[in-house]
Amino acid sequence: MSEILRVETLKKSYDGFLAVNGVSFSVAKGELKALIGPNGAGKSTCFNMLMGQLKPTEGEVFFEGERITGHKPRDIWRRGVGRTFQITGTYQSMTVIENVQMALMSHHRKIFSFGSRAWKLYREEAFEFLETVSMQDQADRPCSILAYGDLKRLELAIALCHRPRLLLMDEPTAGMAPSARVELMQLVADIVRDQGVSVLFTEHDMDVVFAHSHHIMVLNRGELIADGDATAVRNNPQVQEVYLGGGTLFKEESHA
Ligand SMILES: Nc1ncnc2c1ncn2[C@@H]1O[C@H](COP(=O)(O)OP(=O)(O)OP(=O)(O)O)[C@@H](O)[C@H]1O
Repeated sequence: MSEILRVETLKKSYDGFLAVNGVSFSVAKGELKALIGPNGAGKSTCFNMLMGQLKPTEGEVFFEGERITGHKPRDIWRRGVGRTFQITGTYQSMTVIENVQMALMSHHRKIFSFGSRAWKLYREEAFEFLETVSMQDQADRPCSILAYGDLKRLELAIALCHRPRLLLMDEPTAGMAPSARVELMQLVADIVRDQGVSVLFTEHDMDVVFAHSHHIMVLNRGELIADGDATAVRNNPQVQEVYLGGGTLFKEESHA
């Protein structure tokens, strides 16, 4: 698998405090990769540098071989890097399909107008995106009455409208019930497999991480202490020390 993202010795200092300290890694095409670590490890800082919200103090970021270090978020997004956030950003007063149509209008660079004709635009295409996340039956429901897990699936459909080749997901399952979390990540794993999209995600739920990731990176105090498959990471003494004070291993999980 060739790489889609490469990060070289990335650093971020907040007034002299190194929140991210010389992190290097790559994400392959079609890979589902997790970035985990305890609170304050530097995961969000790292993500924000990849998406252009934060300028690195040092280091470089390359997407599809091109340097994107310090580029504006909109430029990085236009190149094909999508993002989902911890808090969903759907328009509550609109229906499910209208939210997807809005994203498609933005993707096709159409000026949005609230006229009745606007809602005929991209309806069929929007429906296909809803099918991808199994929400076609909820197309005409207002977002305000959706269950939280459905909002997360809708947010995923919206992110896919821009046809990202790399999707960054910051704690995609935050706030969800444990069973719904594994379900959502199964959906993401299916999309990775079927569409060849690459996904890098941060997550606190280890069941989700170990069930679905191809590779897992562990960040601790701004430094990458592991980058490998589930078995290698589970058996890494430094990782065990960070998570469990050197105690028992993570629960065994089968790979998706
Ligand atoms: N704007 C800021 N100014 C100063 N320090 C910051 C700033 N943002 C983050 N930090 C510090 O940098 C470190 C890394 O924070 P970051 O939010 O990246 O960690 P995280 O791994 O995403 O944590 P969590 O899992 O709790 O979201 C923390 O010690 C945090 O307090």
